[in-house]
Amino acid sequence: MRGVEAAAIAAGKADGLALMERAGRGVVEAVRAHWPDLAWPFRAVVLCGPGNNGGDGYVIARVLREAGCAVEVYALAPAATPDAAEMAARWGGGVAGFGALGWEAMRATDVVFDAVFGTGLARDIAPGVWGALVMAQEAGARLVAVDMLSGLDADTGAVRAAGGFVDHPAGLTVTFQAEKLGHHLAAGGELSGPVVVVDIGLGAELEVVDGAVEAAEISVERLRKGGGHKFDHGHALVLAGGAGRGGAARLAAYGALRVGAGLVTVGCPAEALGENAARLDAVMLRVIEDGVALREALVDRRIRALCMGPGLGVERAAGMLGAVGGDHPPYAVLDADALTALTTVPFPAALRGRAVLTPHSGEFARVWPDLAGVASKVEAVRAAAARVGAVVLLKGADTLVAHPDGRCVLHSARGAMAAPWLATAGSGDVLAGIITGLLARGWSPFEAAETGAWLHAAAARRFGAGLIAEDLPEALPGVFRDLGL
Ligand SMILES: NC(=O)C1=CN([C@@H]2O[C@H](COP(=O)(O)OP(=O)(O)OC[C@H]3O[C@@H](n4cnc5c(N)ncnc54)[C@H](OP(=O)(O)O)[C@@H]3O)[C@@H](O)[C@H]2O)[C@@H](O)CC1
Ligand SMILES: Nc1ncnc2c1ncn2[C@@H]1O[C@H](COP(=O)(O)OP(=O)(O)O)[C@@H](O)[C@H]1O
Ligand SMILES: [K+]
Repeated sequence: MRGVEAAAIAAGKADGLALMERAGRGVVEAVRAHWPDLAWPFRAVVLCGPGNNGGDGYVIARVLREAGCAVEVYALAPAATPDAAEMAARWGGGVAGFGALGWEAMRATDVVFDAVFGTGLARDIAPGVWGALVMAQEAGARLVAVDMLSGLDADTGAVRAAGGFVDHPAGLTVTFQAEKLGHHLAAGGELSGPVVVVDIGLGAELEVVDGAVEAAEISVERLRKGGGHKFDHGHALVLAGGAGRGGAARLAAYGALRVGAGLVTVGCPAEALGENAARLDAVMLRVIEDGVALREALVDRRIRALCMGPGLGVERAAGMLGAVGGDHPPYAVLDADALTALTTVPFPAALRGRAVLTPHSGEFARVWPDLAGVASKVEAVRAAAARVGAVVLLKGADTLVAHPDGRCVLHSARGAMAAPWLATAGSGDVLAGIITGLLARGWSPFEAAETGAWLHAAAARRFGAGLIAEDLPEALPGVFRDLGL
């Protein structure tokens, strides 16, 4: 984003002051639109930092004053950029230091604007900064974060604050031109509150940012089932564990079938045959005792995709991983126990370029302990994908999908896209199945993972409160109807 702004300014498409004026005015307009119940004029406190985020704050103060609001400005430090200094001069009103901030002023105010730090946050903020934000919230004021809540890293969403930070989300974050990753990832996803984007006229320049992470999308046309025989839509094999452990694999199998795979087979040991037979109808069943049997099964080239992990058992998963290979390896999803097995057996070379690994954060840390501590979730998941040479989907409310070539998409289940009922046992198994089903249908691993994450959350939202994992495959037809399929 900073690159976009700089490029736009260098190209003469915008000057910094004009952008800042639009940004500050946009924040005030967003507040008006977001809180129709807020009586105007109101009492405002504007907290300004030394950089251009503070510059936005001085614009906000001036625009509010013009609207008749009573405005108090507090500056952490004097304006240190030419644009911010110019906007401070145009404000021209009183400016107090942060030392003068107190409960009395906070309790007497309706809205507090946090324009301390934005994309230029460079190190941990001092307790006096986040303390002012906490004070605003505890005093009952509406807290508006300008661009980013100060103390949140715009790229990673990590908190950069010494000694503590706010516990509650901002009432509103108003950002410019495009949402930042930091609004979705890590703590930023929890603490940004509703995020409103203001167009400040940088337009298509966004497309050119290097290394950008795009929002996950789906292709409706691609989801449509054309004509053809069931075998034209692929055969998925879901490997299951021993007796009493088949639930996870059955959930995955129904996910694969509902997303349109032509045939789905559960492969289990003989001891679990009866149990699975009693619970499966449209899904077929066969005995696959061990790795040798899996290799034999894979001679049938119509089996295009494998789901390995849900309920499989770590030891059995390790044996199965060792058996995948040959001249025509299948595509595969590695989840749950298959991921844990990767701590003892190597990732099969035959699955390079053909697999999707779907860890949650705990499994990610188990497989790649050295990457788990990397502050940027994007960098961590990209590095993991590059190491295995396969797609890695890191689950969570902020799901990231990375390709070994560096491509990365974010599926954020925040705000209007929230899907909190997905936090339920077995929902990850269904996701693994959905992705397996798409692989069976001939989708590339990256596309299958991106679309799988999208459909999974859409199914949860469509079902709504009370969702359990069994409901997810059942909710897919409704999602498809909504998409016009
Ligand atoms: N034309 C444009 O470009 C537009 C930009 N816009 C706005 O500009 C914002 C970006 O502005 P920015 O680049 O000036 O960075 P910003 O967030 O104000 O902070 C930098 C200052 O803070 C300081 N500092 C950093 N961390 C610190 C810490 N922990 N504790 C203490 N100090 C710390 C840092 O000091 P330094 O590291 O240099 O010592 C520097 O002085 C962006 O978010 C958007 O709101 C919009 O108006 C649209 C047009
Ligand atoms: N709060 C949340 N909002 C949106 N999605 C979530 C949330 N919590 C979990 N999920 C999703 O639910 C699934 C849970 O998978 P996982 O952790 O593997 O659970 P399980 O092993 O029980 O199936 C993942 O796809 C994850 O992205
Ligand atoms: K801010």
